[in-house]
Amino acid sequence: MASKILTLNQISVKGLDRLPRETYEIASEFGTPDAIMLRSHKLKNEEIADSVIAIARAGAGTNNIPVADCTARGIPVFNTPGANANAVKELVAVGMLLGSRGVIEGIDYVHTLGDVTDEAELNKTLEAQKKQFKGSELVGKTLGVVGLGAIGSMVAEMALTLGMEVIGYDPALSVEAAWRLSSRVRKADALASLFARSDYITLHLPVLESTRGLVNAELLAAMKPDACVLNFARQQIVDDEAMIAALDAGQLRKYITDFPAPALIGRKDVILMPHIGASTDEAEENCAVMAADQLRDFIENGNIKNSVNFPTLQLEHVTGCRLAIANENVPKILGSVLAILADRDINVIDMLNKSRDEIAYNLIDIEGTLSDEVLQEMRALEGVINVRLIGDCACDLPS
Ligand SMILES: NC(=O)c1ccc[n+]([C@@H]2O[C@H](COP(=O)([O-])OP(=O)(O)OC[C@H]3O[C@@H](n4cnc5c(N)ncnc54)[C@H](O)[C@@H]3O)[C@@H](O)[C@H]2O)c1
Ligand SMILES: O=C(O)CC[C@@H](O)C(=O)O
Repeated sequence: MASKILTLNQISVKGLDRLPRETYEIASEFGTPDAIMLRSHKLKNEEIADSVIAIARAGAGTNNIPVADCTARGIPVFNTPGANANAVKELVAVGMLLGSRGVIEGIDYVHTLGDVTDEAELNKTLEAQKKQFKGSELVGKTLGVVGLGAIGSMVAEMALTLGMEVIGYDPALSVEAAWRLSSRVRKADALASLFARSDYITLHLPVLESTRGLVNAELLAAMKPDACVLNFARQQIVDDEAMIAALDAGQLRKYITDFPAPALIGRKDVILMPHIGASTDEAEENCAVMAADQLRDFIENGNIKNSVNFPTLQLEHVTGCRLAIANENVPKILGSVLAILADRDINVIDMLNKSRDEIAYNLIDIEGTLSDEVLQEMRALEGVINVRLIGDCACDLPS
């Protein structure tokens, strides 16, 4: 039977084409979908049907998904780290240049001269007025990068090639991300010191309970008065009220953000973009392809890569039946599952078990097959959240 994939945003066709139509049905409406693919759609727990076994976010941020509810329901949530990083990096370059030069003001000014028909007069006026739009160069300035993951590390590298000094702050930096980072990026031990030393500050961290309102009045007060803040991460990371007060008080020069709030609209000291950080053909394709590949590998093999709530787990599936079991991360559950198999003389060929915080996930390859009754017995074990039978099995799969 084909797996039903519910799409809640427009997903690039290049990605959807990774899901063969002989085995996947894709639509924007399904009563009982097997999986959901989405981008920025704000997904509510009630919208997730009981039939859903996985959710794939074609993008980095998963704050639009009720991840904790999904974990409790044994639903892995996937994202696509790095797949849109270059698009965001390039827009940060645009943001810094718009913040450093009178580009927007200059363009707006030229459009006010529509009534001037004489070319010589137009040129004279432009030459006389252009001093209003003078800016400064990025070379030699200091960029503070908050969050040095996929995007932050690329932004840091780009800034170095533009001749900027780069300071970074990331208390949760992964080893992999640290390897990617240029040794020329200096480490700030505290956020306040990064804010005090930087001419441009760019945010590339997720919105979490710990990062909500991170950029607050205190940090903004520590800034150089000529500095700019760039927010291509998420609105909630910046306290907008504090930002407006700081702009009013001249504590910074400009706020450049991909996340406009009503109170920011119309101000001359802000540059607002409509959440277009990842809006390039390339990023949309990369994200959709990665999301679809990860989803397919989970549906067909139970493998997990780039999940934000489940452990990474990959086990080569050669042949036969595979059990995929999600359970609470407490002792004895795996033992009880294996005892059920042993009681039926079912041989385990290969298995892998991993845990992450409160969830554990197991792939168990078995010889032969399992009846629906045995599956029900496993599902009834205390702490087992869901059990799925994958592969070449004789029995029908209850969802
Ligand atoms: N504007 C857009 O369209 C757009 C596009 C892509 C991503 N984003 C946003 O950017 C964020 C980052 O994306 P990414 O792909 O670089 O993710 P990533 O996971 O590769 O990197 C995030 C980094 O933030 C760090 N971090 C976590 N808490 C921190 C803290 N308190 N202070 C400093 N650093 C901290 C992590 O250690 C990690 O290295 C996403 O979560 C998303 O919200 C926005
Ligand atoms: O899908 C988008 O357009 C935005 C994605 C972006 O916010 C992300 O977190 O990856």
